[in-house]
Amino acid sequence: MSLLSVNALSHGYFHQPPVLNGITFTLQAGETVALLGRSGCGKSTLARLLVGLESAAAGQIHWRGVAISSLKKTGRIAFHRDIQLVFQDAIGAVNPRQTVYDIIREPMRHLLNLSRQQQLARICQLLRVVELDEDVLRQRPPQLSGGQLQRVCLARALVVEPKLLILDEAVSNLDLVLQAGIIELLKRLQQQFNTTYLFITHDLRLVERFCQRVMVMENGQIVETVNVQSPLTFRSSAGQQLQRAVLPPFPVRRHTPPTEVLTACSA
Ligand SMILES: Nc1ncnc2c1ncn2[C@@H]1O[C@H](COP(=O)(O)OP(=O)(O)OP(=O)(O)O)[C@@H](O)[C@H]1O
Ligand code: NI
Repeated sequence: MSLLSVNALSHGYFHQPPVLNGITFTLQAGETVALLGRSGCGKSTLARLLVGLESAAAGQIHWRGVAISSLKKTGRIAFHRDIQLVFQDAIGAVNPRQTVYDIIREPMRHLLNLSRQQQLARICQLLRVVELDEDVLRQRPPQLSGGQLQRVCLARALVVEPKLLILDEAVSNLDLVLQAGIIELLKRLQQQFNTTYLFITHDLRLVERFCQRVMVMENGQIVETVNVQSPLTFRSSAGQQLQRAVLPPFPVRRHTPPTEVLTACSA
């Protein structure tokens, strides 16, 4: 049985044309799958539907074979613990008046039965992992840099040990050293807990490094799913367009002065 199965999901906003139009895919436990698509194609909307923040206009989402629309109280708590989303917009995803301690602790309070001491131990362990100092626990979001806040959100999502973690552009704001560190951490967690990742990104370099499968979205549908190999090859025009847009590496320049300089020197 698939961990997550999405069937003919459609959704729109007000009187606009549908943003999602018959999305169908499955995720298996322990997979890392990338979701690619042009800006505005509906990736974040899909992410919000998957975690149950919005209800789809049509279609079904099954979590371990059970329709999420049919979950009762305890099933719903387990579902919210098991699927976590790191939002694209970190500032909009936190309460600016809460301390970092309260922000990271919040999901544990609702979803896990741990003592305060156990909660603090988990929080401190995760702070080390995302390379944040314990001093940040007393600070509030406006006092943090964008990258620090993104790591707070990552810690908040990981603190309940989710089975599926949806990362919506969740590392794009981090410097490359931190990015690499977080990717290594996510891979370690995957080995230990068989965690599944849905990785929403525009960064094909990270996709090659981190993901096993890629889904390409266009016009509200998944138009192509490919296994990651080097180099990534797409059949769909949407996939090829994204790939063509990747800048080639800088050419290595030899430091030969222009001919006119050489001529001037030898004169
Ligand atoms: N709350 C909302 N109300 C109205 N329209 C919305 C809302 N959220 C998203 N949209 C619209 O839905 C479409 C898809 O937006 P979405 O944020 O899902 O795209 P995306 O693929 O995540 O884009 P990006 O790569 O830029 O993050 C856009 O046209 C957007 O304007
Ligand atoms: Ni988005």
